[in-house]
Amino acid sequence: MSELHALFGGTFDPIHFGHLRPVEALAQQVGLKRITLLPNNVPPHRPQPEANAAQRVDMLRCATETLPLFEIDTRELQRETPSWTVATLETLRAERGQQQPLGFIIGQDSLLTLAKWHRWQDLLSLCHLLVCKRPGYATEMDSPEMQAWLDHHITQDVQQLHQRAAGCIWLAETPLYNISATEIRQRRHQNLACDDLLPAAVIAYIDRAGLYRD
Ligand SMILES: Nc1ncnc2c1ncn2[C@@H]1O[C@H](COP(=O)(O)OP(=O)(O)OP(=O)(O)O)[C@@H](O)[C@H]1O
Ligand SMILES: O=C(O)c1ccc[n+]([C@@H]2O[C@H](COP(=O)([O-])O)[C@@H](O)[C@H]2O)c1
Repeated sequence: MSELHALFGGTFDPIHFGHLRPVEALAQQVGLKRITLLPNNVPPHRPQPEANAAQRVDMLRCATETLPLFEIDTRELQRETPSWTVATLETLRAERGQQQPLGFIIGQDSLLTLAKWHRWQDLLSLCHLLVCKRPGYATEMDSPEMQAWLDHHITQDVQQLHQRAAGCIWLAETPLYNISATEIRQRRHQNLACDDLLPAAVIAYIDRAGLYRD
């Protein structure tokens, strides 16, 4: 059996410590050797990003150039259509085969909205869901049906993530970071410092590119 490969999709407008630190802790817990960052092109269900796709990728590079855990996959940027996760996972499955364990990393806020995702019921046939804690969001699903679905798929056995190709949900014990890209964009627009919120190399890039300014 090949080793579990994890993907972390996001708008990353910009990437910040609320993305990096929890998934680094998740990698330790679950035994991930590699995390593939998947920047989206046309994010579903949200306002479009302020930084363009090339700038968001540049910021991912700045954030991860000294972190061998991470690599970047730009496949969603090659498509003009909304970046449906299920479609991306289907392309990865076709490349990697049916036996490869795949994990898709999300934060708790994304888990809560999962029932609105395109073909969400197909997701667990393609991957495991690896969920990071996020402060300020409910820990219970908002309907009994979704809670039952979650309870049915949760595993407490980390080996299942490595032995099965897909189908499990892992609620990771990750540190809480009360950081959002929205807050960072707003602070930048108000000329407020963001030093503890994202890597210095990303802040330097934002300064050079003149991003998040009025
Ligand atoms: N502080 C955080 N803690 C845990 N998970 C997070 C955190 N911030 C983002 N995530 C997760 O990372 C993924 C990508 O998030 P995204 O790029 O939309 O960042 P964001 O900070 O939520 O952005 P925005 O404020 O623009 O909506 C999502 O699955 C989200 O749940
Ligand atoms: O496929 C969907 O319908 C879908 C709906 C919302 C979010 N996603 C994906 O979830 C990831 C986190 O999304 P976001 O909007 O929080 O950056 C990112 O990879 C999105 O493409 C996917």
